[in-house]
Amino acid sequence: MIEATLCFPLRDLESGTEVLLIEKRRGLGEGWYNGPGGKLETGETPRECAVRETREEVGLEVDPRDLEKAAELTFLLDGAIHTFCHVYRTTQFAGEPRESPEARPEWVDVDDVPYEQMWEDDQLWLPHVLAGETVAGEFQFEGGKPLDEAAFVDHDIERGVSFDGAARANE
Ligand SMILES: Nc1nc2c([nH]c(=O)n2[C@H]2C[C@H](O)[C@@H](COP(=O)(O)OP(=O)(O)OP(=O)(O)O)O2)c(=O)[nH]1
Repeated sequence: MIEATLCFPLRDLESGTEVLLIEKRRGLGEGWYNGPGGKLETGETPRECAVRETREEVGLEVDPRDLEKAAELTFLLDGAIHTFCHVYRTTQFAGEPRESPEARPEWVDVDDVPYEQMWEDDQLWLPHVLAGETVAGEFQFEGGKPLDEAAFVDHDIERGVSFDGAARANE
C-alpha cells in the first residue's frame, strides 16, 4: 500500500477565498489539477511529507504545526487498498508559488475549482475540505493499473469526522 499526502494552501482575498492547485506535469494524474503532494519517503511522517512536497513542487514553506488535517482518503484498486492519502489544508505559508518540473501552480477561487480536469472522485470530497470540514472517504476503482487509468466505480464518504485523537493528532 502506498501512503501519500495532499496539501491545499488557502488565501483570503477581498474577492473571496483561493486555493493553490497544481497542474501535475508528470507521474500519476499527469495533466490533471491537484494539490501539492506525493508519496511518503522512508521514516517520514505524513506532515513532514506534506511540508516537503509543498516545498519541492511549488516552493512554499509551511510549518507542519500549521497543517490542519482535513481528510483521510482510501483508494482501492480491484478490491485492494492501493493508496491511503492524508489531506491537509493551511492558511499559513511563506514564499511565492513557483513552477517546478512536477507542477505548475495556480491560485483558483474555491468556487471555481476545475473538477472536470481532476480525479473524478475529487468533486465528492474536495468541496467539503475547502469549506473547512473534515472527511473520511473510500473510493473504489476497477480495471487494473495504473490507478489514473482505472474506472471509478463506487464510494463511501463520512463528513465531520474527528482527527484529533491523541494518537492521530500529529499525523
Ligand atoms: N486529488 C486526488 N489525488 C489523488 C487521487 N489518487 C491519488 O493517488 N492521488 C494523489 C496521492 C498523491 O499525492 C499523488 C500521487 O503521488 P505522486 O505524485 O508521488 O505520484 P507519482 O507517480 O507522480 O510519484 P513520483 O514519480 O513523483 O515519485 O496523487 C485522487 O483520486 N484524487
